[in-house]
Amino acid sequence: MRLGELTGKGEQDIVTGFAIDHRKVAPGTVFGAFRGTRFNGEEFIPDAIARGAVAVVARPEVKVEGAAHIVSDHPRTEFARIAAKFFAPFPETSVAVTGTNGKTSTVEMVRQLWLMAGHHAASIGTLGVTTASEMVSTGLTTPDVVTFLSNVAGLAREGVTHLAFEASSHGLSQYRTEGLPVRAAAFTNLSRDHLDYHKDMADYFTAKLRLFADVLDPNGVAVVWADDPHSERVIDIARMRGNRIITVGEHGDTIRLVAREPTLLDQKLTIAHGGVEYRVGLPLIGGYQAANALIAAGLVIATGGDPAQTFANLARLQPVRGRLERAAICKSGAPIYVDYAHTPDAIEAAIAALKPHAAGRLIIVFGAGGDRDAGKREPMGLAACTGADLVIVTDDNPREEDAAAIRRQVIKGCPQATEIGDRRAAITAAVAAAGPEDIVLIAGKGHEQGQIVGGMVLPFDDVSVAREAAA
Ligand SMILES: CC(=O)N[C@H]1[C@@H](OP(=O)(O)OP(=O)(O)OC[C@H]2O[C@@H](n3ccc(=O)[nH]c3=O)[C@H](O)[C@@H]2O)O[C@H](CO)[C@@H](O)[C@@H]1O[C@H](C)C(=O)N[C@@H](C)C(=O)N[C@H](CCC(=O)O)C(=O)O
Ligand SMILES: Nc1ncnc2c1ncn2[C@@H]1O[C@H](COP(=O)(O)OP(=O)(O)OP(=O)(O)O)[C@@H](O)[C@H]1O
Ligand SMILES: N[C@H](CCC[C@H](N)C(=O)O)C(=O)O
Ligand SMILES: [Mg+2]
Repeated sequence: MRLGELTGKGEQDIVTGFAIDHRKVAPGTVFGAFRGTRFNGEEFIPDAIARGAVAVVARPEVKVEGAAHIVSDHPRTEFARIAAKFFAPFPETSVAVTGTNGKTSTVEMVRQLWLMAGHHAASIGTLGVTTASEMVSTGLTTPDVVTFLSNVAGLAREGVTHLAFEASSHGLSQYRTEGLPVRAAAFTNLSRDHLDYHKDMADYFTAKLRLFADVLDPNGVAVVWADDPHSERVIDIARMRGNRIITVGEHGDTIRLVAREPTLLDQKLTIAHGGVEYRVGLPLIGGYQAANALIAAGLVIATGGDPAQTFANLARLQPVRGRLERAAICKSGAPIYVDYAHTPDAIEAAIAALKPHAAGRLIIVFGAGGDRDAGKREPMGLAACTGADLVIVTDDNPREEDAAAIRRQVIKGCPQATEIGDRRAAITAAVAAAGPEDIVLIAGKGHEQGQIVGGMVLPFDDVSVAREAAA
């Protein structure tokens, strides 16, 4: 492709690819020079050109010599716009999910529902790029814009027609998912997380709202979980832009959760939609999983899915890896669940999901991540203390921080917690303590396969360790 086809200015240089990291520039690359949190990408422009960049997308005041300067006051948006032209075509139906918790679960459920309806579907998010045949990790929930657009185009080439992706707040604030038409966007909820990166809750929420204010197609559909106090803002934005709105939840107008009856291994949902009442057996436990399943159904219906078929298919949803995953049964008979709860709200939701199933005590093992929002640690401790009967505080990816100091901050919210830094020992202690009527919840790592300590990733899988401890 010629540069002029992308810029409309007639340059004849051949474009071979796009990069936002100068180390990935090869001859023919268009380089995006962005100012970030750690580096100023503009400083790498001469290096990028020396490596063969044919054009640089950068602010007008920046000096670009020896390559075309694609000028923009918002280089990230302009870069995404041009890159999308280069990488297109994309799957004809793409939907996005944002919210503090529930993104991974929802996109995975959308993918499954589409598959059941006979579509060639994929999802992109924390679990990686997932298709019917494989799951490939990208390392981030929302990959950088070049990885994202090239992956999405690659999926289209493989025949994927339907894509559901997670839009994290980092991804939205860094314009990682621009450039492709988003037919429907969902909002799951908002609660505390990532205040190391966002300056406050308002700033965090604003980043998420970008999905509705800027990214969603002008004639796309907003699917909103109505039982969250923040939903009104999302609805206002969608209303202002003239988007069709599907509200979901007990307070939902479009898809109303009329009743939810937990049974031992699943739950029965009564759903009202379009004047019809549906009764569905959802093979997953917990109010939060019912919420995600209904939002997923909302996205499928928003993009043309048949409502009766979609609600009926909820009965065939497979569990999402590491989300209330039943890992093992203790010798005493107590089940052990692994869940990815790593925010105060998620800990509360995971405990609420399991509480009705425990005749005895709920035992929780969890920790908080290093180099992440420190202010959520004490509230995580408090949420565990409030909901669980026995709390064991352990390590969860201390990264470059002092693990003991992180544990102390968590324990501030739960002074009666038992502290066992070594995660394997903590899980073993929880399993040993569990009586026949109890439930063990191991929270925070879900599907993760490693414990990040310093710069090292030590192999660690909560599910395997739970199985060893129970054996
Ligand atoms: C805080 C954060 O999100 N940082 C990400 C982001 O950084 P940034 O835009 O601030 O960039 P920067 O590192 O300051 O660099 C500025 C620019 O210079 C470029 N550069 C930099 C160095 C160099 O030698 N050459 C060069 O060209 C960079 O590519 C970048 O374009 O852009 C980088 C390039 O795409 C990402 O690798 C990096 O993710 C880091 C590794 C990260 O840990 N991010 C996590 C926190 C994250 O994004 N998490 C979210 C949410 C998780 C969830 O709750 O689900 C996610 O979507 O995964
Ligand atoms: N709708 C929900 N409401 C409250 N809590 C939820 C909801 N969905 C999921 N959770 C909690 O959050 C955890 C993470 O869920 P999931 O991975 O789907 O969220 P996510 O938004 O993708 O998270 P991340 O920010 O890490 O990508 C779950 O294991 C559960 O504890
Ligand atoms: N996407 C989240 C995952 C956190 C998972 C938890 N295990 C931790 O390391 O804190 C983050 O990067 O903040
Ligand atoms: Mg996720």
